[in-house]
Amino acid sequence: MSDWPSRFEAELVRLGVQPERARQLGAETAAQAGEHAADPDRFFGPAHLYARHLVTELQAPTAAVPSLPGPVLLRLTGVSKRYRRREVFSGVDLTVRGGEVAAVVGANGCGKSTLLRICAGLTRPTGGDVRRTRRVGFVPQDGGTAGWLTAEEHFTLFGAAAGMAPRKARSTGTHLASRLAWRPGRHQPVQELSGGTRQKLNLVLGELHGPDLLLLDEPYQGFDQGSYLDFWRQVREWRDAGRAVVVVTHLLHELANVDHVLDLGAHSGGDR
Ligand SMILES: Nc1ncnc2c1ncn2[C@@H]1O[C@H](COP(=O)(O)OP(=O)(O)OP(=O)(O)O)[C@@H](O)[C@H]1O
Repeated sequence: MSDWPSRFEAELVRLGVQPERARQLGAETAAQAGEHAADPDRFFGPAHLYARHLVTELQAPTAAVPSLPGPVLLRLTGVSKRYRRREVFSGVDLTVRGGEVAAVVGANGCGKSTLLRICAGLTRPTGGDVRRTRRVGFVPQDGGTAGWLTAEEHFTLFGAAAGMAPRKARSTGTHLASRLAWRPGRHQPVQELSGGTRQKLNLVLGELHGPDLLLLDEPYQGFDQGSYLDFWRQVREWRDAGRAVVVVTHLLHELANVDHVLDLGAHSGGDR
């Protein structure tokens, strides 16, 4: 058994993090590596370097948030969802403006993906009211990609659906991919990509048409440490550019980087 977690926590404490908070971060980090069945050393890199990175991230100023509130791009009022007789959640309120990031958290089965689909207009709520901007980008947990097509063909196809010319769609897709440190191979079908790289494709496809509101369902699954950091840097850039982001996440240490936290567990009975 690796002593990565104890070295990680010890370094956090040495850097001034309260022991209890260090233990909490250690547990979250171990859970994240466990979800990917990965050795933390390989997944996060050396314990002391990851601890230093995390402390820098947690101390990063959030002053880049615009001082004037942006327009409301998503508003949920009293939203509820029932599947047959089973109520998944009820009484959910959420307002997200341009320049804000909201995180949706809660236990497995409390309805996070369902809520995100409601935000995207793909699932009808049982009750309540949903208002959203017209330009929405949705990145589901299991992306809707076609294994036999290349990434470029996806850019063209998804771009066409959004009214983009093929060349513009390809150049935009390639540019967005480079921001996630990914250079799509021209002839490689998507089924040959790794899980993490397929997830990068899903992110790029969600952003291709320049949406004002991005809805992301645990979009970093399978990302390595560098890609994961690139992702959160990207979220901050979207926010600073005045976009609104709603992200489903299990990673509680990222909540310092968001403007709203919606704990869906408080509105739901969970899986029973
Ligand atoms: N189409 C459907 N028909 C019936 N029940 C559904 C449907 N979709 C989801 N559910 C149920 O609704 C509940 C919430 O599911 P959902 O996937 O939204 O939860 P979640 O919080 O995203 O879970 P996880 O954290 O495991 O991803 C679950 O009990 C699920 O079985």
